[in-house]
Amino acid sequence: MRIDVVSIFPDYLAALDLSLIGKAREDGLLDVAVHDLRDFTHDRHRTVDDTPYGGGAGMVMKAQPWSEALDHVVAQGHAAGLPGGRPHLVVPGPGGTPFTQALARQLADEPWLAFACGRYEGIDERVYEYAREDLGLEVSVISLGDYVLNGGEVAVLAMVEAVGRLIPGVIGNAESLVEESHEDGLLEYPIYTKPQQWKGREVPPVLLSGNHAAIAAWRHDQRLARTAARRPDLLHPSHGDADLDVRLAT
Ligand SMILES: Oc1ccccc1-c1ccno1
Repeated sequence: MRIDVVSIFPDYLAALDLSLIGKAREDGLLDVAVHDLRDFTHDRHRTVDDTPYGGGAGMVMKAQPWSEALDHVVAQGHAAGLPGGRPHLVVPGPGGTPFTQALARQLADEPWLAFACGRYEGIDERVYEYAREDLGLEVSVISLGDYVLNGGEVAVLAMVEAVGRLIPGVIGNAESLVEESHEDGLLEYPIYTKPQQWKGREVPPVLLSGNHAAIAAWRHDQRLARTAARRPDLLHPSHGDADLDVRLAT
């Protein structure tokens, strides 16, 4: 997968050089390019914003730098021989489609994503029109949640990690992806490691029993109870009897 990110704070995305995503880049599983929006300005102050038409507080990101940055992203992709030659443009924003594990899985199936990190009050609406109509890009505004950030960079870091880890080979043990929270609609079960007793607290005996069927049943019950306690909205009849003592859940 190829990922392009355009931002006025490219150093914010330095975290994509680290940990699992950094290793995936070294292994050739991910190709990430970060672009500084200011490199596509032509004035001495490298201006990327201006006042909003119609008045109102704050500043709006100008269309021209964005259009030239997107042109550059697409041209570089063509040069790199990316399949289809067009990225799916993802613009993080508080008014977007909620980002979920299901959406992360959809995005992980795509060959090329481009992320536009908005700042200030946002990006001139004509940039979205230009991307769709002139560049022929699919454009999606996606929200991390119902809260407001100062810009899209934090959201992109979260989205790239959530999507990148789903790419085959990025997570060494693919089995660990199976019973994670939200992967099948339930929250994860409680986990323990050595020592067996810690500050007078014991590991649940079933986990020491070696009875794999009993352990699996206990873990499923714990997932149901936790989901019922913390996220009843996620429960579905297919999940089985969630009418458990939610005191099981912590
Ligand atoms: O609040 C924002 C401002 C800029 C870019 C993204 C966001 C946001 C908020 C929630 N998800 O994305």
